[in-house]
Amino acid sequence: MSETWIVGINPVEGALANDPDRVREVLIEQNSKNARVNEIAAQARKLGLPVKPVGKEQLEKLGGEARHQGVIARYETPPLRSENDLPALLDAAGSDALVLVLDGVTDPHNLGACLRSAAAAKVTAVVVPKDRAVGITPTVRRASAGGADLVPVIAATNLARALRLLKDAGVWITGLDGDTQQSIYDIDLKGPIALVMGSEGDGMRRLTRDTCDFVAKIPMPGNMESLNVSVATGVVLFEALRQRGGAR
Ligand SMILES: C[S@@+](CC[C@H](N)C(=O)[O-])C[C@H]1O[C@@H](n2cnc3c(N)ncnc32)[C@H](O)[C@@H]1O
Repeated sequence: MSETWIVGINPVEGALANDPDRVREVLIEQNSKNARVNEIAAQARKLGLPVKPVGKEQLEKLGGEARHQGVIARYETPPLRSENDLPALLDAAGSDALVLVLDGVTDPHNLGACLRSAAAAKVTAVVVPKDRAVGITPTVRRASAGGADLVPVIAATNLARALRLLKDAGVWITGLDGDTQQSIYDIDLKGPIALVMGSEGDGMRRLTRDTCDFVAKIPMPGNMESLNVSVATGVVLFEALRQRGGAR
């Protein structure tokens, strides 16, 4: 069992709302006048969780680089899933399967923002390579605004193998790359699909790209080289939802 600190008002609120069974205790700033911090404390007590008032310095020390805003929670992190967990998730989703693959997103704010969009789009799973990804750090969790607790995250030991597993399960794979001819708006994104995003610096790796059934761009009329990966993720996920009729 490993534990982490969830830091700040929105992330702690999200954990209490979405995953209260994993919250072990809530620490709040002594004599806090912040109404939301006090609401969180009341909610935690209602759930039967220990609530400890502590000094600001302790919150700063435990919260690390993330801004604590007067509240942090000790949280038992869910076990990391592996590619072996994919078949069951795909079975449950059937033809609605919508998988997001992030081929090595290294910035925790970007990963958090991708998870936030993925949760909003109710994806089946997010697949990240175990060795190249950031991991679900407190900063990622905070940037995800609770999304990290809502989507199954698969840490694949071998991303190419995970992609082959998706293919064998009948999932069509589209890689996203700004430097290609085909537009994402001309690709059929209905049925079981996976959308693959590249890393901030180098984009998709060669092997990943070669495994894709399609490679498509989000057309950009402006003179920019690329979109931020989390922005591109949001655009393409919600284009998929639009094509699929929105509500799944
Ligand atoms: C910041 S971009 C990477 C840019 C990088 N220089 C490259 O060579 O691809 C990160 C990822 O966001 C996605 N992305 C960004 N802009 C895009 C666009 N216009 N069309 C499709 N995907 C895009 C791609 O998946 C890309 O790999």
